[in-house]
Amino acid sequence: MIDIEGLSKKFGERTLWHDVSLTVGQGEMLALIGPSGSGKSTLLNCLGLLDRPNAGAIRHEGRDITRFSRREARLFRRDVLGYLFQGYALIENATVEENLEVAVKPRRALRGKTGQSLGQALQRVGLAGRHKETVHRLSGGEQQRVALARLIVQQPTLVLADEPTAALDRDNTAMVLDSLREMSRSGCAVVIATHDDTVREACDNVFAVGAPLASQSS
Ligand SMILES: Nc1ncnc2c1ncn2[C@@H]1O[C@H](COP(=O)(O)OP(=O)(O)OP(=O)(O)O)[C@@H](O)[C@H]1O
Repeated sequence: MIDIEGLSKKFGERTLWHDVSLTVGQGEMLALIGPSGSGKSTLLNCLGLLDRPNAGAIRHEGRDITRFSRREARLFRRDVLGYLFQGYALIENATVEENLEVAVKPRRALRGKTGQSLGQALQRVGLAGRHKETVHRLSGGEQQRVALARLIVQQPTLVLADEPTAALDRDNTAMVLDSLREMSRSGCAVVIATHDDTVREACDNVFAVGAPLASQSS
């Protein structure tokens, strides 16, 4: 699904990581681990086309996404990617339902079947019947559940998650991991930058960012 080949990233004179090669398969959950500042988020940002590597390729279905035109990048973000962040990245003064609708609208393939799937997604994350509530009134754990429901309705095939459980209790962490696993079972590749041992243990593979390749386990 995603083949990273010889990827390197520098900020100024500082090399963050060098010659990173790894594969994330369809249905695989991969944990990116490493000390603070080792470049986990930067690697996710390169995968999500929010940053560019200095060398190397990131192949998706055989095409190097780092060389995408602006239009190709927009379509890749719209049709392939889904994000989950520690800070939820929701529209706080909109309702739960509005947050989900905004996410679904640009995805042409999903139009027309939003009504049912929004309700199903909210039920899946334990927020059935909460669609008219304003996001900023929800707890942090509930907001992350809305972000999860948003992912579920978007139906991405590659999920990039940056510390998605950092601010969550055990139950909400379990909800996040269960939902991501369900998405991976339906064929989605999931890459998670994390310091959380529970998340690492729930993943199929672990890649230590900034460390020698020997530390990649499978
Ligand atoms: N745009 C940028 N310009 C210069 N330096 C940057 C930029 N973005 C990130 N960095 C630096 O790159 C390093 C890696 O940052 P990154 O956020 O990727 O690390 P991380 O492993 O995700 O850290 P943490 O676990 O603390 O979230 C940091 O030292 C950061 O300051």
